[in-house]
Amino acid sequence: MASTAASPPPAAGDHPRVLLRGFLSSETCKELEFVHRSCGAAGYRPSVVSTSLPHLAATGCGHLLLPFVPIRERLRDAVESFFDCHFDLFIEFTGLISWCKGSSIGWHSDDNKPYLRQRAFTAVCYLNNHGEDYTGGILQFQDGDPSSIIPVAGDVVIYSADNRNVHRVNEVTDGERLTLTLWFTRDRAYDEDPKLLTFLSQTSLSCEPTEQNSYIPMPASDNMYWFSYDQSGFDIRCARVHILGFSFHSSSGESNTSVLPDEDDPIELLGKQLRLGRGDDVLEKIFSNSLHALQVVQFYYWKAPVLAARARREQSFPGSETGCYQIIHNSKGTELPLPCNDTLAQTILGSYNTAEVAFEWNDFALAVAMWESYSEELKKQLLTFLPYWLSSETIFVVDPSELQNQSNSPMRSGFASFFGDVAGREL
Ligand SMILES: O=C(O)CCC(=O)C(=O)O
Ligand SMILES: [Fe+2]
Repeated sequence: MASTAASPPPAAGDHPRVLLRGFLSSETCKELEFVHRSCGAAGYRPSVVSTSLPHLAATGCGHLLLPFVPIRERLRDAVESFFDCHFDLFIEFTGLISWCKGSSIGWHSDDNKPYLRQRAFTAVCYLNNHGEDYTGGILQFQDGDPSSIIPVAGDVVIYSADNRNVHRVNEVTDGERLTLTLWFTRDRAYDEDPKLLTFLSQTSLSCEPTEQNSYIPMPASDNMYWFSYDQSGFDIRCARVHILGFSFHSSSGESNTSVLPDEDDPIELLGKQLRLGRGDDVLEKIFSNSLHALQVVQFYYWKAPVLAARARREQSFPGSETGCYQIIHNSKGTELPLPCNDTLAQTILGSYNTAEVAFEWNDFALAVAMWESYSEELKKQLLTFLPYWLSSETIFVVDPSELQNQSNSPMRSGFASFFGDVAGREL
């Protein structure tokens, strides 16, 4: 496999590891942050939220895998080059992880359990900044250099997963520490790509990319969004919209007489159509479910600086009515009665700094439309690349010159062999 341009010398010494500074651009970090804050579910450790690629594919967000594809490839090249691998590596796991207040991990190596023995190398990319976005959360190695790593957005540390790199992460004392973590294996049986391709084919091929429902997220089971902390907890979807000042409202009824469907479990309403409110206002737009609304909210905050600059330039949206949606005023009565420990949510997730963003419904309505074109474009790309991925059973950056050469298109053979072998469908 090709080496990266400025590859470090092959790893020598007893503790093979390296810190690569500025590996990811700040825009890439922000896009991954958007994906994670929209799609993350309760993680594999206490006080951790995670977004694995299979989770994205299984919840109708397969198109959100696309930002990961070039990064995975560059990281694998960097690891192969640094560790001077004379064999191809497979990616065993790719996931976004937020280490929230109270999270930590004691001394360990990453292959230290019988079911983790396949792990050969680790790459941890830092997506936000120690000191600015959180406190605590320093990575420390027991022996060798560098001995401790203070996370800086865009940096990546790579190390062998065995006991030459025993390490720990000290407790996050405030804020949310965001990483993109990958594990690499030499054993093809643990390659995550075939599993991902199965999910992607099952969830992504059914409709045209321009149909909205082809990119609307589908929530996983409710318990996957429950973040427990000591004796209490909150629903991650509710918490993420609440700490940004939004509320979920019923999609029916615009008066303040609060007539809500008689549900046994109000959390179930998060899987149904709803509206977004803020203060005394509710946006007319109906979202398919809470994840759909949450994704648009996160998109707005990702793009807010651009939107604000554009609004200042154009000054074209005066008044309180948005270009495409009406605001329903004084509609507090339809707010969904969802159990969410807001104080706890604020403590755990609330230090996300949006102070510089002055909220504007007009910008928000524009973000709804921009999110639709962003999702539609990614979905189109996914449908273009998927046949190539299926025919090689790996997820890779497809060379644009390949795409133009229609006669070489693996479209038919890719789908045919995949569906023949895995999905058991006939073309
Ligand atoms: O996030 C880090 O800095 C390291 C995480 C870690 O040690 C692990 O996930 O095994
Ligand atoms: Fe680790």
